[in-house]
Amino acid sequence: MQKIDKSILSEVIHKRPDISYKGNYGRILIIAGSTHFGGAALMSARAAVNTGAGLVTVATVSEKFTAINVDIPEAMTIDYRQENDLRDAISKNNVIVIGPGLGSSETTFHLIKTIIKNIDEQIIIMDASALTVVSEKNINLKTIKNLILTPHQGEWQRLSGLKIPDQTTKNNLEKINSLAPNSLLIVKKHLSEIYYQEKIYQLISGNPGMATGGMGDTLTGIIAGFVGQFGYSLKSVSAALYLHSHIADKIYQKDYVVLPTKLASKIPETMQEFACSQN
Ligand SMILES: NC(=O)C1=CN([C@@H]2O[C@H](COP(=O)(O)OP(=O)(O)OC[C@H]3O[C@@H](n4cnc5c(N)ncnc54)[C@H](O)[C@@H]3O)[C@@H](O)[C@H]2O)[C@@H](O)CC1
Ligand SMILES: Nc1ncnc2c1ncn2[C@@H]1O[C@H](COP(=O)(O)OP(=O)(O)O)[C@@H](O)[C@H]1O
Ligand SMILES: [Mg+2]
Repeated sequence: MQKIDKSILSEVIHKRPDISYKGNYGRILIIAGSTHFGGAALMSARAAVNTGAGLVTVATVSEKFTAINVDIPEAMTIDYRQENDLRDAISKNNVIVIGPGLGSSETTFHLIKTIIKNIDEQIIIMDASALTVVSEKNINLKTIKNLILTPHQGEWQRLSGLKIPDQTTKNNLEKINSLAPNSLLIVKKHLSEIYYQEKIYQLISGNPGMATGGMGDTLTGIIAGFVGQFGYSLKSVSAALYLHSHIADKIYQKDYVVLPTKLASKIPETMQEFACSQN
């Protein structure tokens, strides 16, 4: 099992070329949030914007538009219950996050089916409620070409059928190869693991200050920003996961709890530090 260390950040994060514009840095659609979980959509979107994603659209319930526009004016909004707007957004974006704060409802089931039916080469990041509904409804993930799954151990238990003590690297690899071969799986926990084809990488950073609501929602936005700018690969996703816990470890030196909003606010300066260290 290979360990992910700091060197991954300068390997993946590039200095931006002078001749470039927002269209070069990823178009991200975040399908997230519901009446009771508005914060999840906000935290995912804030992280994607701060990671440098060129254009970010949040598909959510319309009563959350004002909160999003005030807190993240960089992001656009659509209502995921408007079928035509959603299909249009799916075709225009190259990275799609689905799940944070959606709740496990028939609406979430419908949203997943709409995505599976309408995507082509888009990178799909499935998290939280989307994973719960995939497990409940036994949805086939094999047709998604570029898939990233980000369950915590409880969500992975539902998806894989493996109880937490049985989530060994061997069992996890076998399960992901039968559920969605070629997808990239992150099992989130203390010292998270990434599975991709036959490879297994492990994070050696992170801390219990991260055990707070919204920390995983923030990770989805960071991963989206990374794959949108640096491509779909094990390296890009490893770098995103490392950046998340690297910033968290710095905050934890002084703060008892690592607030997801504070973590997100430190993304641009931390990325610039590693982009500049290339020369
Ligand atoms: N501010 C917000 O809007 C927030 C919304 N959230 C949303 O709330 C919904 C439910 O997500 P939850 O994850 O809370 O609930 P879930 O019910 O999906 O998962 C929690 C269950 O998994 C178990 N578990 C085992 N190992 C775990 C691990 N390593 N980490 C976490 N749980 C573990 C827990 O004991 C519990 O039974 C999701 O849509 C999520 O995105 C949360 O992200 C919290 C913040
Ligand atoms: N004790 C811990 N040590 C290291 N990382 C942790 C710890 N607790 C939580 N995390 C990290 O925080 C994130 C929590 O994700 P998740 O449970 O999906 O949060 P939420 O759904 O509330 O946003 C994961 O990246 C996980 O690895
Ligand atoms: Mg989560």
